[in-house]
Amino acid sequence: MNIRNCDSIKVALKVYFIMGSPNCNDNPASVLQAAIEGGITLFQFREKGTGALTGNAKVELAKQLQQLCRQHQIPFIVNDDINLAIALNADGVHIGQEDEPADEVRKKIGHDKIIGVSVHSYDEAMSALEGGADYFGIGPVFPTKTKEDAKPSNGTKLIEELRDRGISIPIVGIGGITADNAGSVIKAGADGVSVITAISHAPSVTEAAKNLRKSVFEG
Ligand SMILES: Cc1ncc(COP(=O)(O)OP(=O)(O)O)c(N)n1
Ligand SMILES: Cc1ncsc1CCOP(=O)(O)O
Ligand SMILES: [Mg+2]
Repeated sequence: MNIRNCDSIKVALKVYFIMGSPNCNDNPASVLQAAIEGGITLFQFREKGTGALTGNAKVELAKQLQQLCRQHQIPFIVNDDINLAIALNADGVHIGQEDEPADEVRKKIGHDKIIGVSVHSYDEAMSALEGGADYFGIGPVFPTKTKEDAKPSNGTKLIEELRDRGISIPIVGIGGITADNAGSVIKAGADGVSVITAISHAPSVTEAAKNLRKSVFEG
């Protein structure tokens, strides 16, 4: 299967779980295992924020989580750290406007890997498309406490605008998304939702992932 196939990416984006050790109240591998049991469809390793691991400890955690993903055929995406993604032969990377430009990243990681790009405007979306993005991450859709330097939340406006203007690239919403509001993100035109807190801090990680799945698939 070509992992960069547009339809495959749209399916993978449905329930996109993002986390690193600072987001977990329990051991990250246990959290990821529970989320997989709940039916997540894609995973992003985002080792960022207060207390984030660095160096060898970060690499070892990434390898452990990648192994879990492999066992369950969940694609494994690395946030920001292109060299780590290359070293681990990850399925792809996610980059933002402050990270390396998509066309540079594409030269480094090759043509068989997924590149997700965060976009906040139509112009950023056009540049990301030209740079070879495979999907857009759009948000914060709702207020979030997880990313300190996040832009103000902007609802689903940009998702709707891009769809109205005929942009068909896979899109995932991010920021403050829960099972209660996920349906509105899909209705706006997103293919899926990406979440940190709604899964990683839930009393039952497995139930949270299941509930999110239900909202995405059933509205
Ligand atoms: C799916 C998805 N969408 C957006 C982001 C945010 O990326 P970025 O703007 O680079 O911010 P950081 O996550 O690096 O702090 C994301 N990680 N994933
Ligand atoms: C990484 C990121 N980018 C935009 S909002 C956000 C944080 C999303 O986390 P949460 O799902 O806990 O609001
Ligand atoms: Mg980034």
